[in-house]
Amino acid sequence: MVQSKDLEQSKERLEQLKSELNLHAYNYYVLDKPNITDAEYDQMYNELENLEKAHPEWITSDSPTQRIGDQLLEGFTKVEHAEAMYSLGNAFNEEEVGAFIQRVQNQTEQEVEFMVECKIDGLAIALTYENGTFVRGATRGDGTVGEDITTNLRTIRSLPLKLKEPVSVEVRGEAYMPKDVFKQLNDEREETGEVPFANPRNAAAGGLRQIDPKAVSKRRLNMFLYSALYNDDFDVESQAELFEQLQFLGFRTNPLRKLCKNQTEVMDFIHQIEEERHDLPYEIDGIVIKVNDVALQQQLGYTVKAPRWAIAYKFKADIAETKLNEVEWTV
Ligand SMILES: NC(=O)c1cc2c(=O)c3cc(F)ccc3oc2nc1N
Repeated sequence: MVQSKDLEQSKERLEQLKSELNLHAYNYYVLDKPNITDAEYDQMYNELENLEKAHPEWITSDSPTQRIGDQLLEGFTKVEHAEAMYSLGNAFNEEEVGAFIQRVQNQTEQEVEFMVECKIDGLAIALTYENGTFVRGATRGDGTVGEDITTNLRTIRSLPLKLKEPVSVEVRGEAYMPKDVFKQLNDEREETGEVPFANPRNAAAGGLRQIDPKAVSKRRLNMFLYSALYNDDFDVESQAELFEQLQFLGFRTNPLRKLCKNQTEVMDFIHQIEEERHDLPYEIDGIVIKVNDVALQQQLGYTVKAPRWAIAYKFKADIAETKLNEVEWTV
């Protein structure tokens, strides 16, 4: 069918608006470096909405107008994870961190480097992309089977609906509620007499289990990605390179991380984060220490419950706070 000139121009304008708006959303939500004003963004967004209203057959799932679905979920379908989503073993003091490092170092002649990351206190999620398009998002569930929360995850503005490369990959990370959002929503709930959220983690977990994506969107959740299932389309040699690849594809990663050569550097970084964590815009419940080299990760493998190549150092103060809360609670 011969398309008239102006129809062709409308289609081109629609495609141009989609890619420009997605780029601006990436700059704003992933890099936290907006380069246009909200007014300019809204103006372009409205133009796109009008074009899509006039030509609904041109609407694609990666359009910025498709983030908040209007169907209510009837329930959550189950998703069997391609690879198990393990939990981390815990270390509660420096000696246990040392024992972990020693165990790993005993497995290889090579000098082992460790990637040390903040342990975001949120909800583990798995995101699947096919040829660069976001197709499914799931919770960890019991580690083997999770829940399909695709429509809810689409409302997280830093989640790329389309990657910068047409890669097929599953990535994993943590969805969380920023501290300022938690405070704001709880202030609102106090005013309307609703029960306030106990903590950002519960608010995020409850947020992602809503049946109405509009309600999910109001929780203004965010996420950091920190893991991926390796395949022919996506393969890296280290955790450090993984972060570079994730960033290259358009994912949001936590820059507060450090590649450490030994236990001293690991503990120094842990103490630094332990000091400054109350000033961070998100809650963390510890630090994750990972073998940086992927081949060594695979050599070390997993126990029934947890990876042998990573461990979570839990902050002491949290335990004390928990004890304190318990005492307060009983009294
Ligand atoms: N909450 C987190 O910020 C966080 C959590 C995990 C994991 O749960 C985790 C679980 C594994 F089996 C392996 C690596 C992991 O790495 C992780 N890295 C992180 N930064």
